[in-house]
Amino acid sequence: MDFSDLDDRLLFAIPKKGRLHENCLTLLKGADIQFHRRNRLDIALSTNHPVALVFLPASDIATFVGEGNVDLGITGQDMVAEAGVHVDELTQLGFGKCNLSVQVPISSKYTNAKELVGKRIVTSFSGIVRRYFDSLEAGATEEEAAAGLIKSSATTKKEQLLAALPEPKTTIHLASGSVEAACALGLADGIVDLVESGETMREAKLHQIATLLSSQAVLICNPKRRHTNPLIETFRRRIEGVIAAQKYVLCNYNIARESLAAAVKITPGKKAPTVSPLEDGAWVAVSAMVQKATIADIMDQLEEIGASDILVFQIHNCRVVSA
Ligand SMILES: Nc1ncnc2c1ncn2[C@@H]1O[C@H](COP(=O)(O)OP(=O)(O)OP(=O)(O)O)[C@@H](O)[C@H]1O
Ligand SMILES: O=P(O)(O)OC[C@H]1O[C@H](OP(=O)(O)OP(=O)(O)O)[C@H](O)[C@@H]1O
Repeated sequence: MDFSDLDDRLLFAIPKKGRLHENCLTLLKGADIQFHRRNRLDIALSTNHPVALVFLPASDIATFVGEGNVDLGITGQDMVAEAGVHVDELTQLGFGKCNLSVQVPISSKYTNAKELVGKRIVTSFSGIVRRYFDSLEAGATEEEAAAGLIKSSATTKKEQLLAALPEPKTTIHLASGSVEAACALGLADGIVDLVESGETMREAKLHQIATLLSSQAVLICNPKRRHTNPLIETFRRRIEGVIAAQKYVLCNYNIARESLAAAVKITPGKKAPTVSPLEDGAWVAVSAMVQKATIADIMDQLEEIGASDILVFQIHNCRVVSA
């Protein structure tokens, strides 16, 4: 493959595997960013845009975007905070939702994060955890320490090094995986790890005693590149359209004109529902976007006020003002 024209292309970083990978491929497809990825190659040229997709570990993407090695990327907010770089968050993608939390064995005597100051912590997020415990050691409450993580995610590497100069009391060990085993192995008094369903935590006989941050996948770009390439804005809008389409369905039904006001309250649509007259002047047809998660309940309510011929359609793609 010839990568000689890479300089002219927008570089878009995608997690090469793991939790975010499949969802990212779905977004690329929905945004019509076509590409052919050759076996084992981590760079794929788009066949319909001046774009090169760069497949990277999710953990490297924030740094690559922040330092300008690539223009655009998708990764978790946790990874952005951990990298400690400044990036522009263009849109939240609604998947990869999880919390980064302090966990201890159920049988442990520790009941809050402050009690772990001076103890041993194992984590894959040593940057975030160092900042969090530095704040606790400096007398911050757990809430203040967690709030500081977001603000300080934009600090430079130099500032982080300077901040780390005083001898920290809490020992933080970096582990790249199987963090949940650290307490049982006698390596840690507590861990800081991601929690979604809580299954991993429960299996390891751990429980949460504090939450450092909530995270989801985000589309990020390098702040200096944001307005230099119009494709960044085009992709942001396309991706938001795909996400909205996944979140909503289109609900069509007929309702007696006298019940229209009640029906509009149930299905107000994004801006307003489309109301069309029917041959029978006493009735109207209504079409409105409805959140997929609420559709069964909405259909029940519509039936109760006398709506008929209630049809629900999947939306493949859309452009709507975000909620
Ligand atoms: N259980 C989970 N539920 C939801 N989202 C998660 C979960 N675990 C991780 N994530 C999100 O997915 C991101 C990538 O996690 P994953 O476990 O795929 O990465 P990884 O294995 O560390 O990545 P890589 O091996 O590519 O460095 C995390 O930073 C987080 O934002
Ligand atoms: O609350 P849960 O739904 O159980 O999810 C949490 C687990 O998911 C992640 O690990 P993952 O399964 O991605 O494997 P990894 O440890 O190899 O990254 C994370 O590190 C937790 O261990």
